Amino acid sequence: MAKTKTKKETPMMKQFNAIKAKHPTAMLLFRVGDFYETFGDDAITASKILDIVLTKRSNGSASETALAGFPHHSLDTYLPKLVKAGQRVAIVDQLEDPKTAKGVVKRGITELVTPGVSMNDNVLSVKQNNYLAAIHLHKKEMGISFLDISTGEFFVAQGDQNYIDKLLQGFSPSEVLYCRTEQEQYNEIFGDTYPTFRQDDWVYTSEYGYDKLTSHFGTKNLKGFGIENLPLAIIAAGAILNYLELTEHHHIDHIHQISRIQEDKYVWLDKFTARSLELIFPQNEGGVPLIDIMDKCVTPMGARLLKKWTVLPLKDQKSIDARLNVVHHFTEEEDTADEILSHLRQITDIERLISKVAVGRVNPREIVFIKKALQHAAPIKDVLSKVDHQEIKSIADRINTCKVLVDRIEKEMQDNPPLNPAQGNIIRTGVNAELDELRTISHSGKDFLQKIQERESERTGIPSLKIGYNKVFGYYLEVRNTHKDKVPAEWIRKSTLVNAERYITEELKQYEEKILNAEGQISVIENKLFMDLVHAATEYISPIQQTAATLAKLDCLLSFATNAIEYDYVKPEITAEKALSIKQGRHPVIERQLSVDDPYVPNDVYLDTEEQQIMVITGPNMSGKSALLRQTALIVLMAQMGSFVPAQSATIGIVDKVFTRVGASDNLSKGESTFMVEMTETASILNNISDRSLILMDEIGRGTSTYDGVSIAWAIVEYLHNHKKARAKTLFATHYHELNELAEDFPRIKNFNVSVKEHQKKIIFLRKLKEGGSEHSFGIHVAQLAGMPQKVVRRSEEILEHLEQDKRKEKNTERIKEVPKDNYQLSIFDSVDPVAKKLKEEFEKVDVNTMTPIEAMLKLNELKKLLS
Ligand SMILES: Nc1ncnc2c1ncn2[C@@H]1O[C@H](COP(=O)(O)OP(=O)(O)OP(=O)(O)O)[C@@H](O)[C@H]1O
Repeated sequence: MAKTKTKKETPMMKQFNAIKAKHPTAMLLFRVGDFYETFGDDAITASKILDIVLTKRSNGSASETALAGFPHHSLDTYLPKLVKAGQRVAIVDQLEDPKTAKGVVKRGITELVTPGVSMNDNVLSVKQNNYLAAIHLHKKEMGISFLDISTGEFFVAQGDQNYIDKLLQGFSPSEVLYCRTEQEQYNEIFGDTYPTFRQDDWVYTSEYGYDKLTSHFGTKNLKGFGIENLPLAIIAAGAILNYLELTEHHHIDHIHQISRIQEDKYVWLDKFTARSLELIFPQNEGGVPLIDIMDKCVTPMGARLLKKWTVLPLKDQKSIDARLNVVHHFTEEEDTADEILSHLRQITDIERLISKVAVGRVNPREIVFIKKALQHAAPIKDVLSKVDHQEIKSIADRINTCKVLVDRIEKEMQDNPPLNPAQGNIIRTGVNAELDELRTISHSGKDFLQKIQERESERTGIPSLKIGYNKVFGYYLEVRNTHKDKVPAEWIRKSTLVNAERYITEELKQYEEKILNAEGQISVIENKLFMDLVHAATEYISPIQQTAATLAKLDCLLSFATNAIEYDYVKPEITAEKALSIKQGRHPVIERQLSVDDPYVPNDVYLDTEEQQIMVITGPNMSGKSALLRQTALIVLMAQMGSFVPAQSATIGIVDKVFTRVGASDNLSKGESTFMVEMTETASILNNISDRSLILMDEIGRGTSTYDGVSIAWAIVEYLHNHKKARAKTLFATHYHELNELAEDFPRIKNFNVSVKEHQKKIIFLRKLKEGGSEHSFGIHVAQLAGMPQKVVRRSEEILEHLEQDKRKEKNTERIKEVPKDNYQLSIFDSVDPVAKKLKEEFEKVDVNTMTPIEAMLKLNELKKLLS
């Protein structure tokens, strides 16, 4: 906090400083009267973020402090801005009525809002979960936990750095917690990607985590959640619960389960793959990710679930088929789908609303939304339960319409209550006799005032007599100056305005008291009835959460069906075989961007482990190689999510891992060159493949010299083909047509090219995949297309001609083929050379998976020194 010129602290500043000392990293929004004030450094930051005036306040004889504030009713506008700017904000409220307080008003933190822990609609994004993550770093294994307090979802996982990194990318948390003593390690691995908060090390112990979890869930152990044997994950989850306490989130009954993210249940997508396939986020500004095409969900919880399905496609054939069969049913029964959708569209975010009930932050209008949502869930359940389809029936069974609660809300709550319970008129007439009676008094009182006004106006002959009300002296009669002389003597003058005067009378005072009393009591009773209702709703947290989850799933499946119909997708056949056959496949995103007159050109792709394991695809720039690679992976992933796919037909032998090395993802800001990134990613692929993996490699080696590039690309293809245990299906797009010669020696490597036609020195992209290799790369044609000056184009043609002649003389590929085949890696180490032996020992110690690129470079340097 900015140093203040402290002479003597006022009691209020003393109170402020005491709270600030407990939460030094949080910005305090300090309630003073009708304002939230910030002081010192907080004020400087707040004024910048919120664009509000920064002043200096001299507190009488006390210190001079920087000050910035805003009216309390603007909290909902300003708070999200602060949180989105990465601030942790502590709301310090007045805990007693200032009128009755003795001395300084008691104040305390009522909520600490941080990027990862927020219930505020303006902070949250409707279609996105807002996860808080906690990581426990522990040598090679790590524990991780994710919580979305706005929905109650709580997950844990445990695994190596790769896995944790991948989960972080998939969940993209708004805030990450870790242990204070692990700061260096954390920074080294994860850098500054996420806003973070460090907690004390005593939080990060298994005993603490275990106790925290068992006491929160009220269970003896954690076996029921299937996480008993995940000590690191338990520590991470305990750290999350600790943080909730720290941020004053004590009502968290909606978090009633925790589940393990089962790594083996989902397709493994390394973090490069999720990124380069643009599943959720585009790689470049203006790009369109897959989710934007797939998401036709009509509810917020559906949209959120679809994101999870997209990053976690399934591996289990039965589960995938279950989803596909429901989608199939809805594509056949469009009327049923439409009827369900018409109700689903009316259903608001009950997943988040019921969480608000749990934390005691639900408003009257939101309670009515819950009712309306459940009322629309009822006909959905009816329609679904009549369908003769096992999976659909079971969806119906899981929808709980919570009729008793719905009836009670319907009976007690007004249809359109205000957001703020203090505004009144939330409870219907007929619910509470006392309330009804008080309302009659209040209303008749108002009628009575009206009558007084009419009567007095007639009696005094003041035509413009008005009855008004203000807080200072209550009800009054207002007389314009022109009629001042007609005012009766018994009226008591209270104030004088420019054009009028205000009076009170004995009679007015009496009625005022009666009305105000009644209104005060009405408010108390309405509030109590509303709180009773909220309390009753807390009994329904679990069934409503289940209903929300089921409706979310239904929404996703309907979204798949809508796309299937609208975009002409087909049902893929999922098999236990290892072959992948896509007939006339299309790229789901690119095809949406093309016009009907110039549609996407579909292509066939076939891969298996026996005949055609590796397709080497050559073709000029811009011909569509990358698109073909990506569409193949996207079709596989969409199928395993349970969606229909853009193809004429698709038979998909379950894929367990998808690896991609597509396009250059420069990471120069982190000091990694394109080539280094490329090699790190490729190394991770080569070390993790299995028989069911799908690998996409696009122009591996282009980041280095041609010789290096061709050699590395060649070696990688050989390696993939000759791998003893895993014949991973591979699409290998390359500019190096030298690689076409691999097919001659390796039986499962086949050459393809994306065809183009040359016409009057220009190329026409046909985008058709054909068997066989290609001769040219047409790079110069593309340069010409891009508007390169003619001089440059002609000169490059000349140089090319020259080089090609040289190349024919040298025949590089002949030379590569002279290198002994197979086990080329071992051949270095098989030598008896002592340096090679030492190198071998060193290499065996290296675990490429856990190395950062920088570490890899340092290691390389070390090894290089060894050689010299
Ligand atoms: N099958 C297709 N039908 C229609 N348009 C396509 C098709 N495939 C690709 N395209 C279009 O061509 C553009 C270039 O495709 P892509 O990036 O796949 O080419 P490439 O061969 O990988 O090029 P480079 O080698 O320069 O990376 C795409 O952005 C897309 O708009």
